[in-house]
Amino acid sequence: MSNNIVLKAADLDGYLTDGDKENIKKMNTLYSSAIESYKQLSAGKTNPSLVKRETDKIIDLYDKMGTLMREVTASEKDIKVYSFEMPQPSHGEVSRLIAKLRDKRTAHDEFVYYVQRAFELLFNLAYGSGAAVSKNHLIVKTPVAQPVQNFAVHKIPDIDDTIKDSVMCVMLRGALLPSMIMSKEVQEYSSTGYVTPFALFKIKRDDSKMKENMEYVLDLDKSFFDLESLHGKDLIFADPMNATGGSLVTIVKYLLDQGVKPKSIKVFNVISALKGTLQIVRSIENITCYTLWMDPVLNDAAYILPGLGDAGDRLNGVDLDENPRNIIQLIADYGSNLASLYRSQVREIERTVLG
Ligand SMILES: O=P(O)(O)OC[C@H]1O[C@H](OP(=O)(O)OP(=O)(O)O)[C@H](O)[C@@H]1O
Ligand SMILES: O=c1cc[nH]c(=O)[nH]1
Repeated sequence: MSNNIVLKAADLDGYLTDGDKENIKKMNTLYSSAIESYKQLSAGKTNPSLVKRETDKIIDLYDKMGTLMREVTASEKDIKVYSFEMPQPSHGEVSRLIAKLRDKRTAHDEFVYYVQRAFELLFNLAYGSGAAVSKNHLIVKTPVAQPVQNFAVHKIPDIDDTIKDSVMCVMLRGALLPSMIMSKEVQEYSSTGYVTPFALFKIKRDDSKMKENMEYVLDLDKSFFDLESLHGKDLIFADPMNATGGSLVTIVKYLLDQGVKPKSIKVFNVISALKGTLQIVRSIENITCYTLWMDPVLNDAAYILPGLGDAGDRLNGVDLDENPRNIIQLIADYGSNLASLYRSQVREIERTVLG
């Protein structure tokens, strides 16, 4: 007998305010105009004046959508969008990084490289500069031993108290590598080298469904977690994409129904759709969503537009439905370089899975 928890799209209805719905509608209208220009661009790519005209239109529409997203999120204290929070000089770096991830020519190795950078930036957004007044000193022994052994001093924000109760909650499988990256950031900033415990949740959107009737299936038989270890903790979710918010809400609602009372919940996404972000903060209390980039809309299949496609597939490759890899096989397929980079995290995950 299956041991699945299922959330349906309709269960998410009712959380959004009338204002949210109005803003989502405005965004859909703007994006529909962009789609008209995409069609023209694809059809007339050999006509320079058409290309210039439609490109100008798209640039203008993206400016308008960006302004609307900034306005919508400005009054939402639980939504942190990198470019809306951080100073202007850092925006170009993030914009270029997202452009690389979106590009269909960016293959697996480069995709992994940019995802690693994305989560370092997200970590910094939540815990880094300005967040901590006091500093820890790193005293580093360098390889230079002439004329004597050299040591260097580096000051980093002292975030020991903020991270000491963190638990990584992994939404398998797209979020596996991002969660290892985030846990390693915690470890590197911790003055005691704290390695987060892991809680692993096998969650899947039903790809045969559309946005309106989407189902989010949490397979408890393929999940590994200890409810007790989540009580009073700072739960961290790090997933490349948040589209409708349904996968995240399914897990968090399940945990809350089981009586788990987290101290806080932080969600980190590389790209989050406006609607999905609003669905999360409207349906869960005490949660903060950090996203490197916000995308305007979803298509009928609940994919983010313009998006970057299926992040799980781009990170992990495609699994056959009838023969999906288990978590140990997924980690093995990252290869020895990544496995050794995230050695402590792999050890912790194996302990969680194998007992
Ligand atoms: O906000 P939502 O609408 O719930 O969508 C977001 C989820 O979709 C992706 O996972 P997917 O279901 O594609 O599975 P995967 O992790 O195996 O790629 C992604 O990694 C998120 O977990
Ligand atoms: O656009 C999307 C939506 C969900 N999951 C993804 O990987 N991409």
